Amino acid sequence: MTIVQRIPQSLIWEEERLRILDQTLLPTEINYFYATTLVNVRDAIKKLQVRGAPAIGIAAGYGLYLGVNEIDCANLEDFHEKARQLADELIRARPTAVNLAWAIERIINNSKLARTVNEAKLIILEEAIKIHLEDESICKTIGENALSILKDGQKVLTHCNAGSIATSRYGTALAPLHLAKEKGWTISAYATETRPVFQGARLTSWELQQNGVPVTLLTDNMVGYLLQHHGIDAVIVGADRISANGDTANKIGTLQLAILANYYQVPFYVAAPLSTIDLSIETGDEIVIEQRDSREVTHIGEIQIAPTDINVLNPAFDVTPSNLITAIITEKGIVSENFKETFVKWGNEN
Ligand SMILES: CSC[C@@H](O)[C@@H](O)C(=O)COP(=O)(O)O
Repeated sequence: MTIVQRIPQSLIWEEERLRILDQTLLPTEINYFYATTLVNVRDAIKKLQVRGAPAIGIAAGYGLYLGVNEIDCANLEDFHEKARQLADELIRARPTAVNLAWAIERIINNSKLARTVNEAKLIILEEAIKIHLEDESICKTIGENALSILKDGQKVLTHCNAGSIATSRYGTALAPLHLAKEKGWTISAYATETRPVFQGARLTSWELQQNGVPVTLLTDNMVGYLLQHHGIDAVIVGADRISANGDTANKIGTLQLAILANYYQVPFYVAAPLSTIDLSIETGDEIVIEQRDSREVTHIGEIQIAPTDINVLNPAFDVTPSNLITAIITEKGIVSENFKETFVKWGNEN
């Protein structure tokens, strides 16, 4: 059985509604719900029911269609103005992952080619479906490229969940692990639990286990010990936004992994599609970091683990400077220096 059967898809477009796998309930419940409006999709993105940079871009595309489909006007200019407002509402749902804005802008730009409102609505849906379908082959290629620098029998550390359920399929950082399994290789994964909302414990360890990839779970503060004692061959993480110079925003805690990997001379790889590269910003200093509700830190589910009214810091992402990154693995290839030059070249080839 391949990955196609083993891991449920996180997003399924069914005619006029989006079926979403509720990632907040995993791994104990595999539960889908239907989003039939833009607000349903926006809220699902905010609540992390759908999460992971490529997946929120895909979901937002369908969300935009659900929103514009309700616009009742025949004038194309008025339609575009209203569509823009809806697009901005979706983009505001989560500010750090650029795939959201990237998908929305791509769809909006294409809709400008329409001659009628109905045609514009159709283009918006078609482009959303195209982005969804393209993502699967992009992720597969990222996985193949990543696998070309790994070997059978190696041990890989990952953080958060940059897997199949965070994308159309395969994932980015987890794609080589899934593909290694299909090839009959044994690459063992180590997954950090990823506080505060446990994407590693709840999602990555579950997703890899579903596909029969050997996986060991550890808490975030065990990474130093792991790298010191367990002969880890590589660290692979995903990304939410990569600036022109290669600085990479990813799930909070990625930076400390990169610093530790650097100290222990373990290669530190970022796996991401070109849609995660934001050439409009030069460095990671310009990346807006989403700050989330303090309850994610003070509570685990319904259980309060900290004093009432305690001051809390809850940035959802941090930025790893490119000098700590051994290479960035994309669908176009692998780059380890002169990031901007290569990103621009790849962008022009697309
Ligand atoms: C292929 S997913 C890449 C990133 O989006 C992932 O590593 C990550 O940081 C996800 O954060 P999340 O807050 O769970 O959406």
